[in-house]
Amino acid sequence: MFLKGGTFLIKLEGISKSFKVAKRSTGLANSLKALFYREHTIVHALNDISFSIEPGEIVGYIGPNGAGKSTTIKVMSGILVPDSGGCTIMGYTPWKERVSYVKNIGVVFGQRSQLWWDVPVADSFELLRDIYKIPQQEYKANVDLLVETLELQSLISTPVRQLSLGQRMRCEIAASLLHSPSVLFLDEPTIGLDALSKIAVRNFIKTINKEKGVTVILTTHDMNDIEALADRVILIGKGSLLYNGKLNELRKKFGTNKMMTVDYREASQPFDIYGVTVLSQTSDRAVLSVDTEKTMVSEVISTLSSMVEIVDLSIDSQPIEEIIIQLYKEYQI
Ligand SMILES: Nc1ncnc2c1ncn2[C@@H]1O[C@H](COP(=O)(O)OP(=O)(O)OP(=O)(O)O)[C@@H](O)[C@H]1O
Repeated sequence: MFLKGGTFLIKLEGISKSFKVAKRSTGLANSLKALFYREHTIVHALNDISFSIEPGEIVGYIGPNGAGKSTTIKVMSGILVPDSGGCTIMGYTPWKERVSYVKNIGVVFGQRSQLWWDVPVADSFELLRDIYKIPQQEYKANVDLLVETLELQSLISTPVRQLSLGQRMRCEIAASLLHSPSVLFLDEPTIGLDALSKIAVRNFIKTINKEKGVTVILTTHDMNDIEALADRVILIGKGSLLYNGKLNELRKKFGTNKMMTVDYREASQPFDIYGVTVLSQTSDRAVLSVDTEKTMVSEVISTLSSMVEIVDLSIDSQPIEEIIIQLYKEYQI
């Protein structure tokens, strides 16, 4: 239903985008001066961003606040025109051929609604059917499938303003897929959702990607979203691309620490072991971060054994969340 035959590719080449922002004045004198003369600063939201995405990929587009993620999504969905650089998505230049282009993409901005606030969800869907000129048969099949898989049965006749955030988000995602797009841009689709709703949204994204071949570009601050969904991550900071690669490679390259949780009979002194950071320590349990570039896990275990009577021990990889925080620190973003 969703894949329109043939292959497509997303390609951004040297995209830059700046915003001219008026400086805010404080004080009466400055405010009066600002009526006649406004000072401006330039915000460089995107600097020379290039990447490409193959059909069927789920790509996590990540970075701290203000990094330029939403700006990139807006450029890719044709809402913003970049200052320079090229962008080709399924053969279209998004901001040039908007009317025909948007029939091929779905966009969800977690912070903004594309549904009409005061009318039932079903009416919004009908309006979207008219806007996108979706053939009746295709529309019905899509609505039936989306209502079933996103469990919208009890929501569809409710006005949007009466829905909870999680309920509305499920309807937003359905709305973005009514016209069978091949590419889906999701800008923080799980923001503010409870754990159960997050899982429902993640599962649905996985399903449309696997079963319908929809290519998904996802921005999120939730690393669990990334771990659950993304094959590849693109990391940006201060408008520049910093990493573009498989999640596994990111983990291999930067996730050199292991988390060790040790239970023991009793420890009287704090652990001071080379290459080990003590994250927490009580009289019977410690959580340690082992830098495997400085020491081996086996060495740490043997040192610990000489210090305490170990009862239990578990070793985990460094959570992706921490790797990302470490990267933000390394890149000073
Ligand atoms: N319309 C605009 N006018 C002026 N500045 C803007 C505009 N849109 C974005 N910016 C600026 O561009 C930079 C990138 O913003 P963007 O919204 O793309 O970041 P983001 O990575 O999506 O951040 P967040 O995670 O906080 O949503 C920021 O410094 C922001 O203030």
